[in-house]
Amino acid sequence: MAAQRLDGKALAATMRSEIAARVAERARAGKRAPGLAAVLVGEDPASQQYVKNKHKACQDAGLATTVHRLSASTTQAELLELVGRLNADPAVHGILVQLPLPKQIDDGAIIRAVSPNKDVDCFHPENVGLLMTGYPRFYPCTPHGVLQLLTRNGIALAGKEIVVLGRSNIVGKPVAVMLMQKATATNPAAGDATVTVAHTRTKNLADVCRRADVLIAAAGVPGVITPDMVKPGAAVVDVGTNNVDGRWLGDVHKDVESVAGWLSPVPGGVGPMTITMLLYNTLDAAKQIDG
Ligand SMILES: NC(=O)C1=CN([C@@H]2O[C@H](COP(=O)(O)OP(=O)(O)OC[C@H]3O[C@@H](n4cnc5c(N)ncnc54)[C@H](OP(=O)(O)O)[C@@H]3O)[C@@H](O)[C@H]2O)C=CC1
Ligand SMILES: Nc1nc(=O)c2c([nH]1)NC[C@@H]1CN(c3ccc(C(=O)N[C@@H](CCC(=O)O)C(=O)O)cc3)C=[N+]21
Repeated sequence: MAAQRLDGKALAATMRSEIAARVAERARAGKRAPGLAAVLVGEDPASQQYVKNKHKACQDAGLATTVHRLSASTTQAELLELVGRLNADPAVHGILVQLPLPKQIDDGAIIRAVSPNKDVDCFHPENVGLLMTGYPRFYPCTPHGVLQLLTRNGIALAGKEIVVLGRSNIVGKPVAVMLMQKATATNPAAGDATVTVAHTRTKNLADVCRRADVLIAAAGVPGVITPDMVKPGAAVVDVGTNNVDGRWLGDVHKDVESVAGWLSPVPGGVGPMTITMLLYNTLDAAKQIDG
């Protein structure tokens, strides 16, 4: 039996129209449109594509969006100066500096320079700390997209065995934190699950993955999750977005389709959900800043 599809494209469309309605309501109340400033340094084609997708999604939902394109030779001081201007600009509620940055720039210094109140990626250490302690100011976009994709498809997480493959600051670590946390009124996107995090030093990776009722693949290696690593009937979320010769390939091998109970496609799975959660955070930032 083929796995049921975790259709991120369809869910993203539904949630974006909910966001657009709330943005329109704010406009009717005379409030400024939520503003997102995206900063793209250099010419990496995948980054350009993501930023283009985000820009279009913002426009479609009625957000005010600007893209700041800087050359690959931009200095750290120049980028810090731009971030400072965006921090001070009342039309900007959310700031996203697309990663990775060129090697002359220290990612950490830029992430720490973004005002925590405008940090719609939820990468600033203050916001990571708030998330970690159960009092989130923002939820990080890709992890939040993964949780929404599961729960809005009726997949309950509490008490489940969940394995996360990958431990990066952008995906693996924060998604694992959200999945394990206690759900409360002030921290609703929390899984109450039993979570294992696997990585390149994990022993018996296939055995570990096969324990999972829900498997989250965020390794960045095309096809690394093979059918022998999946418990029959498990929900498998493919975060991998690997550009191979101009095509998008996930971390999940296509044959997993016949073992999994649920599977998210690439493209059309987590990618569109990530962008949707960015819009959600930008609206949220506008509410937090402007009321
Ligand atoms: N759809 C979306 O919105 C997004 C998609 N992505 C995609 O998700 C993927 C992961 O991204 P990101 O977290 O930034 O990647 P990183 O390269 O920062 O992290 C990858 C993680 O996976 C682990 N890993 C790599 N190979 C293996 C392996 N063979 N076996 C076990 N573990 C392995 C690494 O382990 P170790 O720590 O030991 O090196 C590391 O922890 C990429 O394909 C990326 O494009 C990322 C962000 C958003
Ligand atoms: N500061 C920062 N914030 C990020 O959120 C961030 C980042 N840096 N760096 C890179 C990763 C990657 N990422 C994706 C966004 C959209 C798709 C996406 O739209 N994917 C489409 C495929 C692409 C397409 O069809 O154009 C899909 O899966 O359907 C994928 C990946 C955000 N990231």
